[in-house]
Amino acid sequence: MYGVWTVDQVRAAEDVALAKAPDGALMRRAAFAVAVRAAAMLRAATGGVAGRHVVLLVGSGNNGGDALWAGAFLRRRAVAVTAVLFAPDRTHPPGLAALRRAGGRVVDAGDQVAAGRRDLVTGADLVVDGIVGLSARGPLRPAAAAWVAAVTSPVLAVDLPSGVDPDTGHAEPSAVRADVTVTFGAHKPAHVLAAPRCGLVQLVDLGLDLPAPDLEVLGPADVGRAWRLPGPADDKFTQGVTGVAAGSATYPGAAVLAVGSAVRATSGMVRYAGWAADEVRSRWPEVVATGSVADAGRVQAWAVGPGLGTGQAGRDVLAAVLDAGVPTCVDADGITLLARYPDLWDHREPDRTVVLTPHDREFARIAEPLGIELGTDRVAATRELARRLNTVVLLKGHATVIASPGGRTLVNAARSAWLATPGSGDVLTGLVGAALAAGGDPLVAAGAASWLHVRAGELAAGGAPTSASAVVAAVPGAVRAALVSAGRAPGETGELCDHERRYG
Ligand SMILES: NC(=O)C1=CN([C@@H]2O[C@H](COP(=O)(O)OP(=O)(O)OC[C@H]3O[C@@H](n4cnc5c(N)ncnc54)[C@H](OP(=O)(O)O)[C@@H]3O)[C@@H](O)[C@H]2O)[C@@H](O)CC1
Ligand SMILES: [K+]
Repeated sequence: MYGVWTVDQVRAAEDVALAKAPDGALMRRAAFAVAVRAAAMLRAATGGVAGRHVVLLVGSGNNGGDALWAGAFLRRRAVAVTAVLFAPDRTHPPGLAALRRAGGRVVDAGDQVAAGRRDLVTGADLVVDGIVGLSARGPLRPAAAAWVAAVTSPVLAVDLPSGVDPDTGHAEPSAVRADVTVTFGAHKPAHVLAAPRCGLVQLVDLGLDLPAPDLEVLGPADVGRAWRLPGPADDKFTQGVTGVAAGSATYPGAAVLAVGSAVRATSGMVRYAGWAADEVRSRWPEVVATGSVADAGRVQAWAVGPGLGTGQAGRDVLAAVLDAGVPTCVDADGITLLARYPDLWDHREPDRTVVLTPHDREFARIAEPLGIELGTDRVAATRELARRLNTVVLLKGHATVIASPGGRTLVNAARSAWLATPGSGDVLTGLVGAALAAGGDPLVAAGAASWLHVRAGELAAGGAPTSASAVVAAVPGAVRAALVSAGRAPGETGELCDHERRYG
């Protein structure tokens, strides 16, 4: 698990650290780390460091100061450094002086454009983005955006990619897309909410004294610790029985997939209730499949909604599931039904765990009647819906945001887009249901299910297109990876991602 802190939290902690440290010490430590990473990127891209050409894009604040100091450090390794200044009159004076002393070249962005020479960046071996950091507001200004658009070489972002909102991760297309982001003191929301823009994120410790984090990111070991394993005294009924109420004559696949992921994620019993009982039985013979929730028998949690339909029949199923009084994951048509017929909430026992797993359109359907807009601040909207409905809300997306009614919030950043495939959401529903049936904190259960879903997607894809059925088949491998990380199963840990292989 690692924490993520807002700009306000980081600034408050930085102020304390700045007051204690000698003048400029924090910035030089930050910039030195940028220079070390830049040298590694140069070596990876070109086979060497000395004589290579680095262009610094430098804005008016301390982010630009970091870039300038990094350029000065790179000069010691005989790198040719050119700083392009976007606000020549307001450029960080000590950083600019340091680069000049070290023999760096300094140009004015406006003069270059006037002379038709924005292509300066195209000849670079590496571009360091020091346009804007924690003080970023709104999209990149047009002058900077035009330079960024001309970049063709690898990009190292200082603190965060310019143009990405630090707190919401919102990015317009013009924002920098970095290969590596070197950040300081703490991870900020942009690093997890806009992970694809950041590339590999390297955190440089500044010794900040930070409060409780605003967001948390589960790692494989957290998931491995949270996942319930059968003990010597367990049988098929004692590990948490998962019930799935999904699918219809039109959409039997939703049932087969949601049931399948619950089956593959646990060794306990899975029950199915619905119109696709025959299809479920023929694909998953280990499942007890019946036609109705009333006939299904006891379960410790229900997963309801995918492929259910939004008519009266689906409404009756959802009511029966909520009447059962066990923790419930409501997805897809189940969410639409709750939005359309709010009286369905009357079937829920007060405070009984409900986890909603909407995508954006489903979120809008259920949130807009409450006056909650899914704008650019996905965390705030998710938290507000969780609070208002007294549910856990898992908002799907490239960064999945999972909030509890009390405000504790997890983020799960997908590292690839392979899960954007039909039926993928149904697989997640089954995983959340299985995690809820096993007991434990519902927020962590939903977070663990989301992590396993992403991991299974990566395993299934292996760098090529995949399908929801393949993701189901990969679920045990994802569980194993988490258990290995937690030391609960034998195996190798510490798999390197592409960036770590490239930059060491
Ligand atoms: N404090 C510390 O201990 C340490 C801090 N450190 C570093 O300081 C950084 C924060 O620096 P900071 O606060 O000086 O501002 P920064 O982010 O550089 O912005 C500069 C100016 O850009 C402008 N601007 C705004 N939006 C824009 C946009 N969309 N597109 C273009 N321009 C935009 C706006 O100026 P304006 O033009 O509006 O006057 C703004 O004032 C932090 O990220 C880290 O790198 C490290 O050294 C470690 C120690
Ligand atoms: K930046």
